[in-house]
Amino acid sequence: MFKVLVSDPISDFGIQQLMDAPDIQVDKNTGLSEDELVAIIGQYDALLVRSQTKVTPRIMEAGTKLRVIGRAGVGVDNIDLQAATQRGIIVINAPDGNTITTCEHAFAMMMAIARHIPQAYEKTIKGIWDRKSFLGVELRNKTLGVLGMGRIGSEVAKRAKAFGMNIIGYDPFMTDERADKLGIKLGSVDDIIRQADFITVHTPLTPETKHMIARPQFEVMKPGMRIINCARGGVIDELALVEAIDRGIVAGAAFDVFEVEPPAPDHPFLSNPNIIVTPHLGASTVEAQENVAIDVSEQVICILRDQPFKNAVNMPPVPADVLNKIQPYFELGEKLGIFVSQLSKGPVVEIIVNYSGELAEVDTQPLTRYIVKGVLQQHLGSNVNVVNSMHLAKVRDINILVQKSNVAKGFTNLITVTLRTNEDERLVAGTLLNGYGERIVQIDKYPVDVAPEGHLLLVKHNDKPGMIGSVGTLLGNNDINIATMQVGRKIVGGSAIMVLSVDRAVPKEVIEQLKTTPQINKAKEIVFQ
Ligand SMILES: NC(=O)c1ccc[n+]([C@@H]2O[C@H](COP(=O)([O-])OP(=O)(O)OC[C@H]3O[C@@H](n4cnc5c(N)ncnc54)[C@H](O)[C@@H]3O)[C@@H](O)[C@H]2O)c1
Ligand SMILES: O=C(O)CC[C@@H](O)C(=O)O
Repeated sequence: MFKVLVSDPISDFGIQQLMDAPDIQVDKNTGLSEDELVAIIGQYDALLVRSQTKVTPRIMEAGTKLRVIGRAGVGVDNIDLQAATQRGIIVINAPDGNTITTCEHAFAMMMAIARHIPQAYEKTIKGIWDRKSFLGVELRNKTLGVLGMGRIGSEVAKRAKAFGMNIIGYDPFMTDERADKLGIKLGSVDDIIRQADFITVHTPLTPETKHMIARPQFEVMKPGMRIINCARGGVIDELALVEAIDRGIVAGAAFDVFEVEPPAPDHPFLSNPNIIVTPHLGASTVEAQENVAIDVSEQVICILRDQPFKNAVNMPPVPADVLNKIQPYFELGEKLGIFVSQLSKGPVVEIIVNYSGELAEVDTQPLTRYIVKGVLQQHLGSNVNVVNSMHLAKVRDINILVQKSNVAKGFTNLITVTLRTNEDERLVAGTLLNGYGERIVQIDKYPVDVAPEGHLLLVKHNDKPGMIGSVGTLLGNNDINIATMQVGRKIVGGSAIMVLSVDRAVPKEVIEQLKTTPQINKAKEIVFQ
């Protein structure tokens, strides 16, 4: 039974499928301190959070069973990603579920500052009928600058068009083609700063975006402009903004997010009549909370059950068309790694992976992670997974060399893994054969054809008559049933290899007996668990 801890308030409807899963127990325990989490996290396989729980390295260290942290939302700045990657914990998020909701919140904030709605409401309910103080502006014909044209920024731009605004967008990944499609102008940050009547930011908080709007930018803004931040606190320098409002440069600001959340009671925003604030409510709608909770629940179930999943934040994203092509090879890749590492002796120096055939034409990085995982698994056991395999190889100074070639030597695709240790160099190649599944087709220089499963026995011998009989008799005498047998050789009478798949583990003494049999040079068991 897997155990999942939900440590922030997350939609019950959204996590229903987790709660209904027969192999999963869900515990809801919100508002815990770091110490309290450290004390209980050891029993959990998965942790589900929103933005309140800070998932620190200490919590992950105590979470010895933790395989996945699910963030019901987009931003993962409350999760220490580096620590998660080092520990092989998969971090997933739900990037799409709250896009519209947050865009609508940003838009509501923009309209609220254009028409002073919160300030007017406050006076009206106090019985003050003040129609003079709240002269607003129209959105129509105003220039809206959108910094960050990702999911939310693009949706804001679409809505702003419907309001008759002129939009200038900036995003390092924005192409002219996409801008044309959205009917907006592409501009630089500087164009936006100088020309916009309204600016809304929709970037993550990164070293590059931190204080991307600060004193120098406010200096050159259009007097009377308005600014909105429903992305992340810190993208706009808060103190510089207050100063710009005091100097009459900025007429109004709307903030849903703060550099420190919640802001201190004496935070200057909270007493400034031209700044309206909400307590990080961008994603807080029934629909968004259900969407993100459904998304992360589905993925957590997949991860716990070892099924393919999407949206891992600490692994590079793989486009669906690429994934369709390489996913069938994940298990084979891992098995090749397992196989070649059992063949080898000594500390690994280099893993050379060669993809040939159609695989040479796609991004094979995720597949390489499986191969490296297979290689390292022999020594690192369950400490290695596809999230941390490359990292663990790197910290061990293992070089990973990937080569590609269009020619697959008679196969549609061929993966060849060569392991260089400081004692030897061994090679295993495999493919997926239509109707036959995974096959190992080469071991070192010998062509073979064997399925990588269960227990394989490799016997290196001289190509002489009677060898198959003597190996078969020895195994039979020890009650070891042979399921299949393959012999590979390069030249008649030279050295050859016998690969037997057997129904049970081969005891050490039997391996020793094989090794001392005349004409046999080596014997080795390879196990796929
Ligand atoms: N207030 C909330 O409750 C709430 C809810 C959801 C998302 N968010 C936040 O909103 C932001 C946007 O979310 P999203 O889903 O649209 O993310 P996204 O990843 O789809 O878009 C972010 C965009 O910012 C761009 N970007 C990065 N650096 C930039 C730079 N220096 N200048 C301009 N653009 C830059 C990226 O290229 C990307 O296109 C994130 O910070 C997210 O955490 C807040
Ligand atoms: O969980 C929340 O409400 C915050 C959501 C938002 O900031 C996000 O990044 O998805």
